[in-house]
Parts: sequence; C-alpha cells; structure tokens
Amino acid sequence: MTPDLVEYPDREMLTISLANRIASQLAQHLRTNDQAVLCVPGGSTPAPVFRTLSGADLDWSRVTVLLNDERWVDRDSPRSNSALLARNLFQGPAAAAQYLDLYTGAPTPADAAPALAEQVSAVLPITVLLLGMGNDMHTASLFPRAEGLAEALSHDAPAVMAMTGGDEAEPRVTLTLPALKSALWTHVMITGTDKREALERAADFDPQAAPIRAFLDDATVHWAE
Ligand SMILES: O=C1O[C@H](COP(=O)(O)O)[C@@H](O)[C@H](O)[C@H]1O
Repeated sequence: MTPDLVEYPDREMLTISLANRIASQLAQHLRTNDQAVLCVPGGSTPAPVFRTLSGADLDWSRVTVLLNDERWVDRDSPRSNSALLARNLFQGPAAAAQYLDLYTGAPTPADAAPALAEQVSAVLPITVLLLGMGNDMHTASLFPRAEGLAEALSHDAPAVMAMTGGDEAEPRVTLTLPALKSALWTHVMITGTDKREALERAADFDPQAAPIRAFLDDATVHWAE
C-alpha cells in the first residue's frame, strides 16, 4: 500500500493548502447539489485548518458539518470535540453551517447510538471527509483491537456505534467504516515524525491492528513536520 501522500515544507503551508482544497471540493459539489456534508476529526491537530476553513467563501448554510467521532463529555470539557469546532470552525462565514451534534447528553453513548445512526444515515453520503490519526494508528474512535472494532469495520455496521479506547477513560461514539467510506473525497491530516512513522507502520498491519489502514486506499494524506 502506497498512500497518496502530500508532504509540505511546514504546518502553515499544510493548513492553507488543505483548507483551500476542502473548500474547493465543497464548492464544486454545491455547484450541482443542494447540500454538502463535511465530516471532520477532533483531537489536537486540526484546529488551524478549521480556523482557515471558517473564512472560506462558501454558501455554508447548505453545508452540514459533523464530527468523525465524539468523546462522551459535556461541551465545557476540554476533551469535547464539539467545543473544538465551536471555537475554531463555527466562526465567521462557517457559523452558518448546519451542525449534526453527536453528543446528545444521554447517560451513555450506547443509549444514544441507534438514534444517532439514523440521523447520520439520513445525511450520507459524506462529501468531504477529513480524518486525523493517533500515534497508535487509530482514526475517528476506531482504536486498535477495541471491543466492537470488528463490527465497526464491517460493511453492514450501523452508521454510528458506541466505542471505547485510547488513553483517556471516557466512552465515545464514532462513525463506522460504511459511513466514513461513503465520502466522495477523503483526506488524512497528520503532523510530526511519530505520526509519519505510524502511518508507514500501518501498511504492514490489517485494520484490526491499524484502523487507519482501512481508509488509506481512498485517501490523500497531508503531512508536515
Ligand atoms: O481522540 C481523537 O484522536 C484522533 C487524533 O487526535 P490528535 O490529538 O492526535 O490530533 C482524532 O482524529 C479523533 O477525532 C479524536 O477524537
């Protein structure tokens, strides 16, 4: 597997180029469709891309935004991926986008997942998918060898499932393989040497051990040190 990899001289170039590319793909889709769907990661890496993208000259009122995955924490938690979007993406022109919030406040993600799966299925296919990746080769909340991962990576999985994994104890919801693979365009954004090495390692594993592997054949990977 050789992913389509774009290397940038620095993070600023990556940010500008990737945000422009996402905005162009959304604009292209909106020229011939009423609606577009943008699905984005949380975590620590994508905030600069969100800030740049938020100023794009698009009819954001026709764009539905949703996360790849959400940690089951309130909006006031520093771990909330929704709060990350509120601070960085839903500013300026992009504040007009429709937001499909994966966090419902239900007691557990398992309580919320069936209704979320229906809501997400209703907006598919994704137009532009941006994925992140952890050093452990997880993407979205699809963690290596997590309980339920085999189902989440199966082609008949519900669009959203409850999931646990990673260093932090909080439970999560995640879009699953068929929902994420519905995307017309897929980008993976990673920075730093550790993630670059992890991406290269992923080629030697199957998706149970390296979930990002399931998406690399269709993706353009954007990397800067
Ligand atoms: O927990 C998560 O981690 C991944 C990677 O995040 P980063 O902090 O290493 O950038 C992210 O893609 C995912 O959406 C998030 O929930």
